[in-house]
Amino acid sequence: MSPISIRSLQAMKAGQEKFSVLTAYDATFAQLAADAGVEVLLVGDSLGNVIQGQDSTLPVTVEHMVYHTEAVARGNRRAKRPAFIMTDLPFMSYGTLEQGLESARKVMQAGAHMVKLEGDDWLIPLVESLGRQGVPVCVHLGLTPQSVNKFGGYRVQGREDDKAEAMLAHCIALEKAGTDLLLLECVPSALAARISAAVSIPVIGIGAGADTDAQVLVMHDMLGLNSGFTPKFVKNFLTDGRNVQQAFAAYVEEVKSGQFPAAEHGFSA
Ligand SMILES: Nc1nc(=O)c2c([nH]1)NC[C@@H]1CN(c3ccc(C(=O)N[C@@H](CCC(=O)O)C(=O)O)cc3)CN21
Ligand SMILES: CC(C)C(=O)C(=O)O
Ligand SMILES: [Mg+2]
Repeated sequence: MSPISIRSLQAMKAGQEKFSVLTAYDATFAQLAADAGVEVLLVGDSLGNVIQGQDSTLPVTVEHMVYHTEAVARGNRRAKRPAFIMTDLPFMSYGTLEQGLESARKVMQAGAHMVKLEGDDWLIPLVESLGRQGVPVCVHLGLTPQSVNKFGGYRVQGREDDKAEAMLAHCIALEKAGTDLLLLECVPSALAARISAAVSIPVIGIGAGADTDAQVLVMHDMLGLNSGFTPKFVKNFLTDGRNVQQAFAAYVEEVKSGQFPAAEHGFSA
């Protein structure tokens, strides 16, 4: 089978077929997830939390992202049907156009197929510039963990009417600027549904309800490996006597069928 491309993901949205995204940080799990049918492997800066033991994603550097992207790309290459690899640009590595282009160059040369940036319409010049250089971009809105200190904690975003309207307008402007994918984290399910219907690019959700075009989870969380606090949007798939491969396959199947996420995994306005 040919590897998943940005065009396959767009075709899935057009055909109303849900796709699944899972974080991966190493070669072994990357290959397993791709072989279970996960379409997109996200080399997330959540590696700060789950790999490094940090309290936030802020200490993660471009060099860390390069190291893990290289490992994921090697494992993905061995998969029967390679997935699409998306890598987070970490905290303060894309504040200027020049910095953003240089950080993107490093992770793309490490094996990413796409970069993900946290922000909103302020990212438009960088999205346009990356597009001209041939770099697909996902913009992550809503609860953007790199802004935890500005938010004063990990809180649902877009609950107030004016904030919801602004998020929708930013998403439409980002699509117009050439953004290839959107990711909404911890936003009310009804707002995520409105945004997904308003744009023609695929929208990935986490804590954003069932009506986005795709779902993402942190791998450790969906294997029940989180220490202590579990966010509301997490579901453990390593249950019912499943092994890790079967847990990945169950996640893919439940996203595809719409069984995951259930109402209890989402937030109301
Ligand atoms: N293991 C792991 N899983 C993640 O999903 C994740 C990370 N790490 N690290 C980076 C960020 C941080 N994330 C978080 C962290 C906490 C909440 C949280 O406290 N959520 C509350 C909602 C609070 C509210 O109602 O406003 C919850 O109950 O889920 C959400 C996302 C998501 N990302
Ligand atoms: C939680 C997802 C969306 C992410 O950005 C990450 O894993 O870093
Ligand atoms: Mg991230």
